[in-house]
Amino acid sequence: MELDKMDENDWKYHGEGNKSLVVSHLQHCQVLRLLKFPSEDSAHTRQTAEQAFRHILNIVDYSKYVMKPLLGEKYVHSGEVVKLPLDFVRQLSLKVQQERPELRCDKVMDTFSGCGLCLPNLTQLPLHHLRDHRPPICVEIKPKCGFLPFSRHITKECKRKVCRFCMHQHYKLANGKWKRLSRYCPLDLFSGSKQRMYVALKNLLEEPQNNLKIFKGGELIFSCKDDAKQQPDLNDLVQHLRPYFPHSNGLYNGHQPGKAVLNEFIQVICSALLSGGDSNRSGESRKVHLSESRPLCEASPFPRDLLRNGNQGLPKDSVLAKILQVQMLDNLDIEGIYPLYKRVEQYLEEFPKERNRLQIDGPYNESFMDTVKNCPVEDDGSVEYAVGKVHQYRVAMTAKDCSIMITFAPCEEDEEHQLNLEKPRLTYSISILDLDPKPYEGIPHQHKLDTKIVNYYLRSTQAPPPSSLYKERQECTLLFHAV
Ligand SMILES: O=P(O)(O)O[C@@H]1[C@@H](OP(=O)(O)O)[C@H](OP(=O)(O)O)[C@H](O)[C@H](OP(=O)(O)O)[C@H]1OP(=O)(O)O
Ligand SMILES: Nc1ncnc2c1ncn2[C@@H]1O[C@H](COP(=O)(O)OP(=O)(O)OP(=O)(O)O)[C@@H](O)[C@H]1O
Repeated sequence: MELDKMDENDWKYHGEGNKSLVVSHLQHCQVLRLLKFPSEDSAHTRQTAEQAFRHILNIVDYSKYVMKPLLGEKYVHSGEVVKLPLDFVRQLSLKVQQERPELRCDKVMDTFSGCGLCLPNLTQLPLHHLRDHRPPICVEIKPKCGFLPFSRHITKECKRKVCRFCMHQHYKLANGKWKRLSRYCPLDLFSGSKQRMYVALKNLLEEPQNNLKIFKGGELIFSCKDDAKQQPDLNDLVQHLRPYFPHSNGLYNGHQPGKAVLNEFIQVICSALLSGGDSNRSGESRKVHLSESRPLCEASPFPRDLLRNGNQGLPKDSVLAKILQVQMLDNLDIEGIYPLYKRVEQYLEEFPKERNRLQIDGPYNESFMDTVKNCPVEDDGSVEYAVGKVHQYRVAMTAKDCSIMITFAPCEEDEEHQLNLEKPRLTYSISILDLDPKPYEGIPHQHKLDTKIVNYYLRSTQAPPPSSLYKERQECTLLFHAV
């Protein structure tokens, strides 16, 4: 990329999340990730160019020295920090504004620092794979937390039975983030059971929210609609996918042929998610089992009578196993972490200069990683133990909020990395993205949010019969429809 010749006309809007906006290059397989900040922030509270540069460098270092060693070299692309001409960034910001979904416009793109992150465009496959006229399909899944907490610090029994995602759905519906409950349950996706994974992926297709996006040739073709009342069009998706699964068009005796296409599509995603496991001498893939956490969420729609085989485990090197193992570094739960956070805070009040030595805000280097890996198991009352657990918790939080991108395209027989499917022959690549550090200061918010989610879930699912509920309902109305 020639930084002095940057032209906004070479780039187009690609997507965004809560913290960053992404543009993709029209010709090259590259994206630029630019930070966003709340639009109401006044000029003097914004980061200086130097702070913004440091911030993005921290993101790259965290990905490179912390998340990559934990998740695996092959899945993580850390990218590089780039200094962009301010004029280019301003023009780009104007250009993409009309493409942005309304629900993300509470934040504005950073047009002041001139710093960005350059990454490979993971919705595409490197050109040498493209010997076919059909462009690559990319499935982006934000799987969220795949286990039930097992910490002895948990005070609400329901947290041991119902997963955070399923509980959070009720809270999100109540405060208007989504219009319909998602039936997706992360524990089904992370189960390693093909049946349960199938159901999880089917439920994602029916209600994608911000957990599923599909791209074709780098263009978004399926996601939640900006108008959350509208459901995404599965028939439209089937039309896009049909050329990739030609033999399924004749299945089901011509009845519901779309169902056969979606069925095959889901199986391809499942195979990719389970791929990458190595083999032991008996030729069987080694599996990761979740011995400590109960493998089933009581709110999952998966039929209980089909659960005979229990938890089958994930192949050791699969992308799901890698993410789950990092998520499970959170073994104390926010209820166990919050008192340790307060211990650190108290210590820093007394010894503010220790903040650097304890690497509270980075740098995210090998020494930070050592603290994460070598944190003592037992609490000896020290600030070192508290910091180690807080670091581990933050790393786990990143893994609970990351996304998986599976990009596949039809291929010739001799190509590497083929999916182990009889038909069709697909070449694929899997990556993990959005591996930013979660701020230390966010812990009190996490603690409050946890309490709100659990309390709201208990109130909405264990409510007494309607006759005795009149007063409480009025309170709910006042709470969620403020005038
Ligand atoms: O707290 P959660 O579980 O709601 O996760 C937040 C996500 O909401 P979700 O539930 O996935 O819709 C949220 O996603 P959306 O903005 O809702 O798409 C962000 O990913 C947020 O991370 P950050 O603060 O931008 O670093 C996420 O916050 P963190 O908790 O990861 O900090
Ligand atoms: N390297 C990449 N290649 C292709 N698309 C990407 C890449 N990185 C990000 N994207 C797209 O941009 C979107 C926003 O990026 P990202 O998830 O990193 O934003 P974020 O603001 O950090 O998210 P969050 O809401 O989780 O904080 C992603 O959902 C994905 O569709």
